[in-house]
Amino acid sequence: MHATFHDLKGASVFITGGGSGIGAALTKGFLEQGAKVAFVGRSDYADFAAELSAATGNPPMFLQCDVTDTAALHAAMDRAAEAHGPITVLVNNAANDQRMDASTVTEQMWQEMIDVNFKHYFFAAQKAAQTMRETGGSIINYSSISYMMASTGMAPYVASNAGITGLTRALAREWGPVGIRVNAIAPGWVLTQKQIDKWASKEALDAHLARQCLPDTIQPEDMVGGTLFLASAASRMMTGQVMPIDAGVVVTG
Ligand SMILES: NC(=O)c1ccc[n+]([C@@H]2O[C@H](COP(=O)([O-])OP(=O)(O)OC[C@H]3O[C@@H](n4cnc5c(N)ncnc54)[C@H](O)[C@@H]3O)[C@@H](O)[C@H]2O)c1
Ligand SMILES: O=C(O)[C@H](O)[C@@H](O)[C@H](O)[C@H](O)CO
Repeated sequence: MHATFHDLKGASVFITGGGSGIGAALTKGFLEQGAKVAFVGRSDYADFAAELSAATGNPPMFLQCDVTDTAALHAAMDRAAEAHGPITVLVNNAANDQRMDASTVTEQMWQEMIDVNFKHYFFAAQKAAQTMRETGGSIINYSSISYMMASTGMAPYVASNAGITGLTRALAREWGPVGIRVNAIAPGWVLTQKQIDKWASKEALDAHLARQCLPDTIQPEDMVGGTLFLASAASRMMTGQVMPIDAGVVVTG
């Protein structure tokens, strides 16, 4: 059960990649606060939206959209704002941590990885800021501890995660004067179904858990409290920060 942040009731929240993994936990978490939530995903998450509506009594708005198509992303944000009012909380979460040997990365692969892991963070923020500069707002960018750990086998993804933190600081400074806060969350290894299915072998997981201060695995729901905190006025004077939620990974260990 999460804490209640009273100012999130009725807030217009937009989440990218809110239909699965961490994003799905975030969508549910904001709905449970009574927020008006719109989320985008590339696949069809209409059934998930209907499930959440039944579970929380607070229907989310699902908009199918590829976030690498900036015009489509902006159109989805317009539709969300028409239905829910100007977006005051933006969670940039959609990403793809596809594995690849750095020596095999072509220019096309590089561009696709930067597009899905980085480009849309900026253009969603830029769009949201158009109205947040009137209403105030909070932008939360999902990065990763991957760049702190120097993770291998996903160089363009890791570079994007580092870039997201630079972008977070740049926008926090540029837009602080107009009342927009911008922070990042850097999760550790979060055991979404996709991670379990694709990457979390026993050996890899044991090695990772040995580096955590807290020996438990991290669940998608463990990302919700920190995200709600950054969205709400509870973090009113916090901006430009990167908040790890990683069970205390010893980065140089
Ligand atoms: N799971 C982890 O261990 C972990 C660790 C560190 C950081 N993160 C970060 O957390 C965030 C969420 O990760 P996750 O593990 O839940 O990922 P996930 O792959 O399970 O979910 C990502 C979501 O983004 C959506 N998405 C992907 N490409 C899209 C596109 N082009 N257009 C629209 N939607 C698209 C997918 O449909 C999916 O719903 C990401 O920013 C990721 O970098 C995750
Ligand atoms: O975003 C990331 O960093 C990756 O998606 C995860 O797989 C883990 O953090 C890493 O692999 C743990 O070793």
